[in-house]
Amino acid sequence: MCGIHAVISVNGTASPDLGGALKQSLQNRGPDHLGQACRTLQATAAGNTESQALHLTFTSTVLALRGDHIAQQPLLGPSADGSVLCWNGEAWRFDGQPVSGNDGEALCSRLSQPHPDTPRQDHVLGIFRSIQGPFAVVYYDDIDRRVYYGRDRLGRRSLLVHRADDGSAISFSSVAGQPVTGWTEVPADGLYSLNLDACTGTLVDYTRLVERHMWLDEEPEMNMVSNVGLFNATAEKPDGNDCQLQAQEEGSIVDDLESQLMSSLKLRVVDVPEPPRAHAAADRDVRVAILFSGGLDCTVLARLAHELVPTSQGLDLINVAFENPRLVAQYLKQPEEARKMDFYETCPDRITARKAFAELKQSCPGRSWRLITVNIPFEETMAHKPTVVSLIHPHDTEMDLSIAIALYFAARGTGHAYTASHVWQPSMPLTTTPARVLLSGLGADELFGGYARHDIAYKRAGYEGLVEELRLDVGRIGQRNLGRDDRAMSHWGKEVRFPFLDEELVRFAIGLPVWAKCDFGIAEHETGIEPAKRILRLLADRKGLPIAAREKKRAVSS
Ligand SMILES: NC(=O)CC[C@H](N)C(=O)O
Repeated sequence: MCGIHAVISVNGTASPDLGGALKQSLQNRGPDHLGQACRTLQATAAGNTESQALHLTFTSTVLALRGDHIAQQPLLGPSADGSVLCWNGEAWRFDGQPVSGNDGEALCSRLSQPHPDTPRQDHVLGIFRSIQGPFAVVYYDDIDRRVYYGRDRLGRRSLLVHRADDGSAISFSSVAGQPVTGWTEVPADGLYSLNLDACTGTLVDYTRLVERHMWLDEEPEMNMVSNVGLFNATAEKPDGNDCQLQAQEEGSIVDDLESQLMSSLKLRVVDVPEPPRAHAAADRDVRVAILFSGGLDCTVLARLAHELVPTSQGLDLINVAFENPRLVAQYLKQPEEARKMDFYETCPDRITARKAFAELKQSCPGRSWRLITVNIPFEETMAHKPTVVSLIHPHDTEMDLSIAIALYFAARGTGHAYTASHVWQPSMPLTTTPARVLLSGLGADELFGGYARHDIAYKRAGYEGLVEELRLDVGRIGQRNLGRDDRAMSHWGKEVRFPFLDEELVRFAIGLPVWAKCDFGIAEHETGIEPAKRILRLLADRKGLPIAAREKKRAVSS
């Protein structure tokens, strides 16, 4: 992940010191390069004779993951144009067409292309709207003297904003800097822009200066969800509630899901470059790792990634378990023969992860898989807590912290590596995954109906209830705290990618009738596969993962 930072200041120097701690945080996110660009301009509001000097400073750190070189940032427009682009993102497609080479450079060159028939602002907005993929961006458009900033429509990358109390400066940053408090998250509900010519006097009246540009350039239709696609709200099953889909029809929906997931994964796992300073210590070529609870979603991702990643590369599966003093006390009360392994091996996710690891190894021979078991003693959690607290700011609840701590240690990727055997062994040496791309199965539960409350909604109000519950869930993905998760994980110079949140895949999933995804009306399916996320389970079954396909979901709700 990259780190981006920008300051617009009315009285600051052109190049304020970033501060050691913030600079370090940004460099943790983007270890491959750090660059800065400054601009000073005279802002003159219409009808106003007085002008105001504005100092703009842009900083980017780069985690280079696209193309065959490190695309240094901030990216600059052609020489006559003083535009500056700070890009923390992966533009997978422009207007539906895959992007080859470095996406940041491709974006920058699009922004600076001539466009004689389109007003400047429409040109810029059109380009940002055409991007499919996660991003946080700050773009200074020198032609129109505007600063654009925002996050993609699903909010997959972090961007915070801070306004100085005296109106002297506005700052943007991937992570909170100095001062440590007072930052707010930029909402992912559109792209924002600031007309610098209106910024005379102070920046106190910031809300008046900012414009929000919607992701869609027309009024959204009623069933539009997350500005991505139309939700299929059909609640009447053509053949009646108790009728199972015809095997042939079901088979072709599973085919479609497979091809959608494969195209999403192809963008995310193929052509991941080797780290620029090739890990001298790394004894194996691993560029992609999977955040691995052993559940259905991440196991399917691992299985399909195997079909795309060259077999010369390994794939790491990262599973985290925490020492919980209360549970450890209970564990120690058990008779000795019940305590053959260590405490971490009793955690439910560890048990499923080992099972799924064994199944993957069997179904994908020829791949070098590693299960990395990450065990975190209580003192270690406590020692890292202040770092995680500051990374997740402005999120600050206990719930935020416990989720973020798990993601933080998973992303660090340091644990015991199991290759040949999936059975626990004592005193294994520690290793760290060299992979800089991490895959997460997030989104599958919302898209395909994996939570217990989806079943409850069906029992309460049939397909109509289920439709409403799923529609709400998908609509909330964009507010699902992905910014917080990004801040916690990127700390280790890693980038998390969400194959289930690919715009095309989301559009496909929400376009299916609910019974094609999770038919709670058919409790007994002929395959013995349960209703929650049935379509994904059927895919797992087809791919040689019968155990993962039938694994029961543990989480009660979200
Ligand atoms: N990780 C990032 O956000 C870097 C930006 C860009 N995709 C690159 O690889 O250069």
